[in-house]
Amino acid sequence: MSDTTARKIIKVLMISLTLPMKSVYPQLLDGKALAQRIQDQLKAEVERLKSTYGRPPGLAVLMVGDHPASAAYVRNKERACTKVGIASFGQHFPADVSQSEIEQTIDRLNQDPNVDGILLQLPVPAHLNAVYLLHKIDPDKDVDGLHPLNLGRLLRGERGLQSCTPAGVMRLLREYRIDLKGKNAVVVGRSILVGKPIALMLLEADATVTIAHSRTKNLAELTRQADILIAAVGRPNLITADQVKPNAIVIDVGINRVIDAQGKSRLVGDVDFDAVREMSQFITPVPGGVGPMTVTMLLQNTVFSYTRTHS
Ligand SMILES: NC(=O)C1=CN([C@@H]2O[C@H](COP(=O)(O)OP(=O)(O)OC[C@H]3O[C@@H](n4cnc5c(N)ncnc54)[C@H](OP(=O)(O)O)[C@@H]3O)[C@@H](O)[C@H]2O)C=CC1
Ligand SMILES: Nc1nc(=O)c2c([nH]1)NC[C@@H]1CN(c3ccc(C(=O)N[C@@H](CCC(=O)O)C(=O)O)cc3)C=[N+]21
Repeated sequence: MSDTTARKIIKVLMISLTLPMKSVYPQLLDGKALAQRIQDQLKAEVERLKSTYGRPPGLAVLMVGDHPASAAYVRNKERACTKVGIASFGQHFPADVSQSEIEQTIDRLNQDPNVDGILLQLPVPAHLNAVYLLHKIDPDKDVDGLHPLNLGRLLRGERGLQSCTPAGVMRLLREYRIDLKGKNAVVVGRSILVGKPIALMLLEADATVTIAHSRTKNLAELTRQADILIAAVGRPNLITADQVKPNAIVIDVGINRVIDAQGKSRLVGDVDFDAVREMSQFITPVPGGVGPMTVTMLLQNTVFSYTRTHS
């Protein structure tokens, strides 16, 4: 072999070695791709159920007011329902709707045999009592997992309908075979919708869990200890690279709409993505990470609730 041929071979080998390293490390946890695969499976399952039992699973999403981000989320859910074959019974109320009108709607949907899942989009306007409305939803149709009975089951480690975002995060971690046993997990955010149920699920998976919130002192000191860091706050760039342990697994739940330097509206998470991705082992992008998994878990819960009533 001539000297130049040998040099060429070495060059090609070097390029092929560096390319995959750059593109694979750090790895993106691709929620969008996994969501598509699960939705394809659900579609086949829904077709089978429909031909066996004569009706498709049904989901009712209740939205109050005109919050633009919520409206986009509701549209995404309806699109996904159509794709998978789930019937939508969505209802959109004006911002000044009365508590009793929503309660009556929930009562009617609880009784409706074509409806398997009911979700009340949060937050609701201040004049409504969200907690009471969530209590009114039949626990067997509570596909958002927010009824006290379902949250209680989660606390006890029992099977039941589980909150979609936390369930989606756990499914994503499982897909990438991320070992949680004995790992330090730090959850930033303690809402009933995201922070608390994620912390409980990580605990159930044998992680050592810390929950941080707006009153936490020395947040950076805590987050730097995290092998698994979950950001669920709703503040762009809350988590910067100096707050992250090298090689950590970073899950960005935050969804924030910001105006970029070009004056364009853009969706970002709570993590300074470009800087943090350089030093983490795995990271979820926004968009394309946790969001599509949330929608998919909602569809999965609706199908689960349907199959329970037919078994
Ligand atoms: N990707 C998805 O599928 C979903 C995304 N989201 C997004 O996730 C984010 C969180 O949602 P949600 O839990 O409903 O929001 P909430 O507003 O209910 O909760 C936010 C939490 O963040 C804490 N917090 C606020 N500021 C700080 C701070 N500076 N440092 C540490 N903690 C802080 C609050 O603390 P305290 O309790 O002390 O006030 C609270 O516990 C939002 O961006 C939301 O849009 C929500 C659902 C699904
Ligand atoms: N009872 C209740 N349950 C919820 O689960 C709930 C809620 N209320 N209120 C609002 C938040 C927010 N949320 C999102 C879910 C998916 C996307 C999503 O699909 N995002 C896409 C992009 C969407 C886009 O581009 O518009 C993504 O991240 O890739 C976004 C936001 C659920 N929430």
